[in-house]
Amino acid sequence: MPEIRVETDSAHYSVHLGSGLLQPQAGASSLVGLPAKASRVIVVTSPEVERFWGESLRRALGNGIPVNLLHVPAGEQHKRLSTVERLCEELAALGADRDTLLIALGGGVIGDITGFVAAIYMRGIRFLQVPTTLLAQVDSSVGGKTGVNLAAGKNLVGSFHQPVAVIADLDTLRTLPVRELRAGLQESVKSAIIRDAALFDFMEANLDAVLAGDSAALERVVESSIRVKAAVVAADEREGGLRMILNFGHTVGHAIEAATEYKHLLHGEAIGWGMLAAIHLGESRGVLPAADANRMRELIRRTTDLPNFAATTERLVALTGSDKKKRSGTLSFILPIGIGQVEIVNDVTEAELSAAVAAMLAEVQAISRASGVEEPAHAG
Ligand SMILES: NC(=O)c1ccc[n+]([C@@H]2O[C@H](COP(=O)([O-])OP(=O)(O)OC[C@H]3O[C@@H](n4cnc5c(N)ncnc54)[C@H](O)[C@@H]3O)[C@@H](O)[C@H]2O)c1
Ligand SMILES: O=C(O)C(=O)C[C@@H](O)[C@H](O)[C@H](O)COP(=O)(O)O
Ligand SMILES: [Zn+2]
Repeated sequence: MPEIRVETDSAHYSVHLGSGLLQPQAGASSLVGLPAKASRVIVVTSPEVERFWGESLRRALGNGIPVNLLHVPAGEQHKRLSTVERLCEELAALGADRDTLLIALGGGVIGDITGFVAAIYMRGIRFLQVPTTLLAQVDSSVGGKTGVNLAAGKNLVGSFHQPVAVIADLDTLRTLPVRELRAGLQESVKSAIIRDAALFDFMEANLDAVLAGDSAALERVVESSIRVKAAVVAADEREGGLRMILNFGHTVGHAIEAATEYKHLLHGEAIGWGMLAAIHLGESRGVLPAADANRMRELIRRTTDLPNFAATTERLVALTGSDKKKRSGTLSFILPIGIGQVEIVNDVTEAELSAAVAAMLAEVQAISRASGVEEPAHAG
């Protein structure tokens, strides 16, 4: 079973990856990765994840520790401050104290919300990540970014707060809808493009096996993606520089999510579109060879049938203005320059960004026409 160490300035912890991690071990009363001094556990999850995996987690936790469960309904629209306030009130009502351990059982939405609650409740308590989506296993459960959205944009309120451990059980992916699996894989495509050419080659050659749920192929992709994330976060926990590369595809991707009110596209799908825009920008600047750009496009398109949406270039460009990577009026942008390599630039002009977004929107429209849809499914 791979154990990947994450060593940041503020914390050191392990990501336990494998199958059967949520199965109760014979004679054992605790979960791998569970800190010894947890007097009480409160699990935050969604009703559907609880239905599939709640009982497994309870049994793996054993009888020795009191366990309570708090619910957050599924969906990005619940990743907001009102949910955080409600959860904090519920923790207080349950008498949670500084020795209480929160467990995030679910996808990135549950992980981001629970991590933020853990960061602020009583000025900070411990939390454990048990990611049950591919996206959460390859990306969001590692690295300590926690937070919620504002109407003005994605993840605009949050905190860096590292988990005590991550338990990524590949078995949980068996109940995940295929659309979610494909969308989550876009974050692995991102990891491959930014820093791991061998992972890119592997995904190109083995994508069908990965999508079919082949466990060896899936484990290879998940492990490599986690290693990319762990290495970047170890070098730059609070995003002073290098960590920005994990945002490849996100500047435009986040704008798409905001323009479609977080409802129509999954995060990974929006990032797929955002990566296509960034690839266009890299190519039109002459820093990304056409052959590499074409391989990247092909892998992104094979990974997910990216859903169409309606938004104008002007609206998307305006929405990138509220991105956190904009400082003193300058927007940092992650440009691909080859398979496994990106550069951070801060001189992208509005005209260049508009051209890249317009090129991407032309593709959105082409997909709409090809699928016989007169109007894209959402007007944002
Ligand atoms: N903190 C970070 O570093 C980071 C990184 C990437 C993404 N994110 C955030 O993660 C979120 C997206 O996460 P996501 O893609 O996991 O989506 P999600 O959390 O919304 O989960 C997707 C859906 O799958 C369901 N689900 C979860 N596990 C399941 C399982 N095993 N079986 C059946 N259904 C299951 C959920 O209930 C939900 O309906 C976004 O908010 C994004 O901003 C954060
Ligand atoms: O961990 C990071 O750093 C990332 O950028 C990972 C992204 O996949 C993730 O979507 C993250 O939440 C985006 O961060 P943000 O700071 O742009 O909100
Ligand atoms: Zn992301």
